[in-house]
Amino acid sequence: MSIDDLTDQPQGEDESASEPNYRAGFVTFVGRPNVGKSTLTNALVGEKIVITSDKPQTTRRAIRGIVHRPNGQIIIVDTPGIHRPRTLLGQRLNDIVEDVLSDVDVVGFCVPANEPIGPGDRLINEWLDRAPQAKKVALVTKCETVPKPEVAKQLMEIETLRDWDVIIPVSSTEDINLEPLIQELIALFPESPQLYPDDMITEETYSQRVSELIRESALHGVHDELPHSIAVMIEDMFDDEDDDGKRHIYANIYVERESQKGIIIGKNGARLKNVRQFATKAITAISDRRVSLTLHVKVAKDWQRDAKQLGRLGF
Ligand SMILES: Nc1nc2c(ncn2[C@@H]2O[C@H](COP(=O)(O)OP(=O)(O)OP(=O)(O)O)[C@@H](O)[C@H]2O)c(=O)[nH]1
Repeated sequence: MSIDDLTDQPQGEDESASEPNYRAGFVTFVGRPNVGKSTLTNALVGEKIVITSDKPQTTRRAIRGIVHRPNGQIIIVDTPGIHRPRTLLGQRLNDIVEDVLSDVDVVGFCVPANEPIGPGDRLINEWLDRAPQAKKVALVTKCETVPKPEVAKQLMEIETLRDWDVIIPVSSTEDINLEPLIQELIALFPESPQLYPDDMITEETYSQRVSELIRESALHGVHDELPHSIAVMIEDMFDDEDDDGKRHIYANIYVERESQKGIIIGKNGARLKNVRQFATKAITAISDRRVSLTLHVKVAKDWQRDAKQLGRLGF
């Protein structure tokens, strides 16, 4: 959806829309996998709209989170980490990043405070040249993890990479500089009418959020290549009026090989049971009713390398 499409959406009744100097725009956070982009998106929006994980490259879609303030609105487009593609999925993820970059008002380049700036960061910094229209903000994430002098050193190091509009240290988990970041971003946006209604915090559908929460649960405790092999599809979902309106959700967890199936299911199904419990809790938190979740694990052989299967799984 382009910015033009969005202005056709119903405008919120909120008075903020008519505030003088109201600004709105699109920002994307880029950075190596695992630097905290998704966590930052959730922290700024104030609700979990993007799953997070300590496994690198778990973000697969461009998801919009929306931050509302009286003086403006920030639409966050979350991107997968930029990396050198090894599979068709990897290539598609990079294509998503490129699309997003060419279409935003601000790019936030994220580097964690607790890791040195390396070749991966420099590669991504070069990618920012593909967004000549965008203002560039550098963020030192996870800034609470190291002493202040080290944060300062990292800030100076980043400064040498390019001419930034803003450089700011933040911590999503300790709520450091999040509101100042929001205000800096709004200040960089063009004057604009409100783009989304007040009560909207994401464009993701309920069913997309549910399948991501299941994927997040399935990612807990798996290692190596397996995280990238997991995909989730909702097969059926209905509210049972005979059971107090309880929502029944049937989903398939796809892996690429028979051997991975066993890992997900665990001994006597113990692991899958945990995945189900964890996901049920997370889904209940975003639902207006009780939820019953049924999971099946299936093999979609080498789906990451197969265009037809990628399409079927929604990539
Ligand atoms: N200590 C600390 N940890 C953080 C902070 N922000 C994120 N993390 C952790 O860093 C890990 C990666 O966070 P994500 O938000 O998933 O990282 P990402 O950059 O979106 O990763 P990809 O989806 O792989 O691109 C998770 O374990 C987070 O809990 C922070 O401010 N402080």
